[in-house]
Amino acid sequence: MTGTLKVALLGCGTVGSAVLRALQEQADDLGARIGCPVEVAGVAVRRPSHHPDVPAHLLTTDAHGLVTRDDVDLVVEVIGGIEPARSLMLAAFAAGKSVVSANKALLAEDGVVLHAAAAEAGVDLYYEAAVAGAIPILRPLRESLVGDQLSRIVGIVNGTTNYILSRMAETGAGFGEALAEATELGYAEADPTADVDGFDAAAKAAILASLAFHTPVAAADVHREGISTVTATDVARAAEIGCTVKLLAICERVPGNGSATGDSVAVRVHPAMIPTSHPLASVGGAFNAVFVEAESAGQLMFYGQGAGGEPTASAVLGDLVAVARNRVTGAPGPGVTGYANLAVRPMAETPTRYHVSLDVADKPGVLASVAQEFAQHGVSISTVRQTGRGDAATLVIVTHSAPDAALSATINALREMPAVRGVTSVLRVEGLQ
Ligand SMILES: NC(=O)c1ccc[n+]([C@@H]2O[C@H](COP(=O)([O-])OP(=O)(O)OC[C@H]3O[C@@H](n4cnc5c(N)ncnc54)[C@H](O)[C@@H]3O)[C@@H](O)[C@H]2O)c1
Ligand SMILES: N[C@@H](CCO)C(=O)O
Ligand code: NA
Repeated sequence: MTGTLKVALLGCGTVGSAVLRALQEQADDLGARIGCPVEVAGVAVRRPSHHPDVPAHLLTTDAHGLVTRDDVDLVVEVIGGIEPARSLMLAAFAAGKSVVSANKALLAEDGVVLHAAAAEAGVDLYYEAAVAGAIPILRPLRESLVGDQLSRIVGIVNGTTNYILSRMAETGAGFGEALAEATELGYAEADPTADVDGFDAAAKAAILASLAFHTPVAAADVHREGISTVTATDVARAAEIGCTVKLLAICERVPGNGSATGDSVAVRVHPAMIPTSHPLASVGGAFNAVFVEAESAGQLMFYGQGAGGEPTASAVLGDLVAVARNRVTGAPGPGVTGYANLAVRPMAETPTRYHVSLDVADKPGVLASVAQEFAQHGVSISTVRQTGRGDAATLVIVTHSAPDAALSATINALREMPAVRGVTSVLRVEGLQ
């Protein structure tokens, strides 16, 4: 290091431009907190003409050349996606530079390789912005809670889908209208299907589970369902039973109870009804929240802004200062271990609860035949409610917990029953007594 810490910024979009602004406007404060002056060495972009606000001498289209430049100490990757972000990070590590990233897609796909490369080079890889934006959750998992045994994490970790579901519930806005607003506000990914179809939340769930359970979990290990199938009927049915619909990321450690296979982890992302009294129910708009259950700490709730340029830049800058301090003291921060190496349990075996609405013929024996179908699949019913009469009769059923495969097989069987005119709403339920 030359005495001034030099930062290479890769990408200057929603997050990158907010990071650059803060680095320029708060350079003195950041330098004082780090213990040496900090400055931007260069900004890699695709099209320099699209960045008239960035000093021209900083702009380059040669990201690889910037990352490997001798005078660069630290790399901030906010390009997103898998390539070229992965190659650029690996090049940074090989050149002995620490990396701060916001890239959950890449960390969830290749976290093991990237961490190994950083460890081998003796440098840091921090990515607090990758999960739940501004909310400090990864460093608490890596450091503050590393002495505890974590059992469960339930989070609202995607701002775009939470914004859409909140708008649908509060204003009756249509799905497309709410998505357009979320994109305009800078919450959505470059390809918003990553948000809507749950890929973004699944990547974040994989990162959370990996850190919480000291086990490598990749995005492909996460059961994933998005919100594109959530209808106005689902939202209305949820309200009828005092619930709201949220896209949840759920990471659980499943006790092996002495079995030969031992403990395992189950990681899933799907929409679910939760009671309005649940702490996560009041998380509205693009806000995120992560609810952590640990053996000694008990229940912890982390809440704040999960998306948007400025809040995400806060997490990037926090990592930048932490990594820079390590650079000044000459020792990397704590690494990440996957020593527990627990198996990932398939969704089919994971216990869940369903809320089901059926349009049925209002005739003697129909309720009994529907109940029989649940019983045949080993699914116990918690409550049944009938609304309407005659052709307009609807049965609303909430089950007890059962393996997810048994519940989905029951739904398939119900769809085939002559007495069932239509299965109008199926959603999992979490947190209901
Ligand atoms: N926007 C958010 O709220 C948010 C929150 C948390 C994390 N993130 C993550 O931060 C990262 C950036 O997100 P964003 O919202 O700023 O995206 P963005 O699309 O606004 O910005 C990415 C920028 O990188 C540029 N880019 C692409 N390829 C490049 C290359 N080879 N060299 C140089 N520049 C290149 C693009 O032109 C674009 O300007 C992503 O990993 C995203 O998942 C975003
Ligand atoms: N697209 C993401 C950005 C934050 O990671 C979201 O909506 O939550
Ligand atoms: Na965060």
